Amino acid sequence: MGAMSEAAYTLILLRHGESRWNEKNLFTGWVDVDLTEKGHEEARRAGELLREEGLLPDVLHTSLLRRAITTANTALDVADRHWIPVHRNWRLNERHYGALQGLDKAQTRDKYGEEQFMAWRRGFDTPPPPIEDDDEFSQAGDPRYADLGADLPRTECLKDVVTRMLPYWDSDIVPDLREGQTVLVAAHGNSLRALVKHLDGISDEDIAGLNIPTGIPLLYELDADLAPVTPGGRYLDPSAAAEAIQQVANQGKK
Ligand SMILES: O=C(O)[C@@H](CO)OP(=O)(O)O
Repeated sequence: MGAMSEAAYTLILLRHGESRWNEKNLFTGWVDVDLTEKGHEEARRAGELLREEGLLPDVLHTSLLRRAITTANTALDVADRHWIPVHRNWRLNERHYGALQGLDKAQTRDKYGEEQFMAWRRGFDTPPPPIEDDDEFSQAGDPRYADLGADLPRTECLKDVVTRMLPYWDSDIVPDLREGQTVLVAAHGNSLRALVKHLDGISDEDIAGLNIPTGIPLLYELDADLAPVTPGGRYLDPSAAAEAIQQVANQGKK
């Protein structure tokens, strides 16, 4: 047997707390919805968990979406780490859900059937139909994405998220880890699925079965090669995570 790999770097992943559209069971993607009161509470609890475990982030990376930004702000405030440097980047945004943004998940499942619904939700390379620029839930013209120009996504599958997220991982997050900083990444169900797929080397097929709960810090200790010491990492509240993972998996079912 080879020697156990040793923890060299500390990475904490945090999906935002429950959002208003999580609560209503709507496809969200890049629509910038706020947290519910439950979501704010989850963020506070996340901060308590970090503090209790002595996992104190030195640097934060977030998406450009309010639900991730607010979750991180609250969690860091509770952990007394509100002062650390912050980097925000669209590459950590949720998967763009295309023309499904704003639609009810259960109604979409009823209309198109379980197979199509799950292909859009969890298929690795099945993007939903693109959103029109004049759709009320389009991001065309949003100043925060002005730099993207014509590259602004109109829809994405998970494969597209991996492709746009990994350059940011390599260029901005890995250097912070290599400096020995404890890194907090506050992001989204599908952008974090893309990152976990990369970290754990999960296949295109198996990633369909992986769901990330809202608001529970997921600790990855990484070895010198950035491989997880414990595959899948460790949720700081494992029993709450197990229950919440099941809820995400069942979304759209009655
Ligand atoms: O609607 C969304 O943007 C995501 C996350 O809430 O949903 P799903 O888990 O269905 O991919």
